Amino acid sequence: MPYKAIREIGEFGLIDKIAALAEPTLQAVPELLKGIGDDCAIYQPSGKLLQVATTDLLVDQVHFDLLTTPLNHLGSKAISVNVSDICAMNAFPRFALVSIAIPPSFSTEMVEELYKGMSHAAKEYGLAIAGGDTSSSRSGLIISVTIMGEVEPEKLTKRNGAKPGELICVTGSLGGAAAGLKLLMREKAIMLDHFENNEPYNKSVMADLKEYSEAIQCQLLPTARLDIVRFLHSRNICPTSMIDISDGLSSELHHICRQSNTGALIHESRIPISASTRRVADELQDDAITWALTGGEEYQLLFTIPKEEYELIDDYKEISVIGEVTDPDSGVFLSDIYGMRIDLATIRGFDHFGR
Ligand SMILES: Nc1ncnc2c1ncn2[C@@H]1O[C@H](COP(=O)(O)OP(=O)(O)OP(=O)(O)O)[C@@H](O)[C@H]1O
Ligand SMILES: Cc1ncc(C[n+]2csc(CCOP(=O)(O)O)c2C)c(N)n1
Ligand SMILES: [Mg+2]
Repeated sequence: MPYKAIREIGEFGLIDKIAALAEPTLQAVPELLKGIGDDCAIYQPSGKLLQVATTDLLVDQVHFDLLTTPLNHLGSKAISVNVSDICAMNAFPRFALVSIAIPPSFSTEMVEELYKGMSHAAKEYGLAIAGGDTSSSRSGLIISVTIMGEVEPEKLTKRNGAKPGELICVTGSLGGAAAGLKLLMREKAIMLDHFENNEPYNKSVMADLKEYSEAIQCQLLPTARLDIVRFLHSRNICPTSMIDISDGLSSELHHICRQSNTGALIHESRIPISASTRRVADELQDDAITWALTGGEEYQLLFTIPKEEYELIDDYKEISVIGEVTDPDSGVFLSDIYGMRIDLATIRGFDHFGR
C-alpha cells in the first residue's frame, strides 16, 4: 500500500488525524475543558494545588536517529522525558502541548505512528494531549513537548533542600540507556557499511538484538518514574531535594549540591547497575560505572531524605541508598571499590555544547 503524502491532506487534515489519536487521552482529565481545536487549550486548575510546567526538545541527530528508532517509541519517549521532569518535582502530570516540525520525507502514516506512541504513553501516565503546533521542517524532525502538572504545596520537591547527614537515594538501575545507545550505534555502523559495499540487505549481518532488549528498551522506550512519585505520596515521604537523571548521575548530583549548598559522598559499590548493562559493557570493552555517572537519559530519580526516614524506603527494591549529603566544603566525591576518593567535578555528564 503506498504511503499517503502529507500534502494530499494538508496541515489541517493532518491535525484532524492527530486530534483523533489524542482523543482517548482526554478521558482521564476532566479539568481539561477544551483540548485540541481552539486557539488555546482550556484547563481549570484544581483548588489548592500548585501547578508545575516543563518543556523539553527532541531533535533529529541530537536526541535520536530515525535509522535505529521506531517512531512510536520516539513518540512515547518524547512524553516520558517530560513526565520525568514533572516526577522530579514530586508532582503528577495533567496535560501536554506537543509541537512538531516535520521533514519533507515524512508521510501521514509516519506522523500517525509518532502520535500512537505519544497517545499510548500519555494514557499510561493519565495525562491529556491538549494541543500543540505543526510546521514543516527544512531539516530533520523536531519535537517539542510541554507538560503541566499539579501537586499539593506541602509535597512539592525542589533541588535545593538537601542537608548534610541526609541519605542520597536513586531509583531503578543506571547505565542501561548508554548501553542501548552504544549497541544501536554499533548496529547502525554495520548496516551502513554493508550498504556502502553494495551488499544486498541480509538480516544475518546484524546482531540478534533480542539478547540486548533490556538495554535497548532503556534507550528507546524509557519510562518516567511516576510509580515512585505514587509510592512517595503513599508513604508520606517528602524528599528534601529531587532531580531526574537526564544528563548522568554526576551532573545531577552536582545540581542538587550546588542548589542546596552541600557536598556529597556516594559509593561506587552501591550504584545500581543491572547485570545486562555490565554484560554489554564487558562485550564493548567499556565501563558501566562511567555510563552510570555520565551517560544520561536514564529518567530515574535522584533524591535525598533524612536518615530517620530510611525505614520507610528500606523494603522497597526500586530505591537504592548510594551515599550521603556532606558539608559544602567537602566537595562532591565518589568512593570507588578500593576506597579511593574520586572528585566527581572531573567526571561530568552530557552537555549539549560540551567539549
Ligand atoms: N532556552 C531557555 N529559556 C529559558 N529557560 C530555560 C531555557 N533552557 C533551559 N531553561 C531552564 O533552565 C533550567 C535547567 O534546564 P535543563 O534543561 O538543564 O533542565 P532539565 O529540563 O531538568 O534537564 P533535561 O533537559 O536534561 O531534562 C530549567 O529551569 C529550564 O526551564
Ligand atoms: C543520535 C543520538 N545521539 C546522542 C544521544 C545521547 N543523548 C542525546 S541527548 C542526551 C542527554 C539528555 O538530553 P537533554 O539534556 O536535551 O534532555 C544524551 C545522552 C542519543 N540518544 N541519540
Ligand atoms: Mg531541559
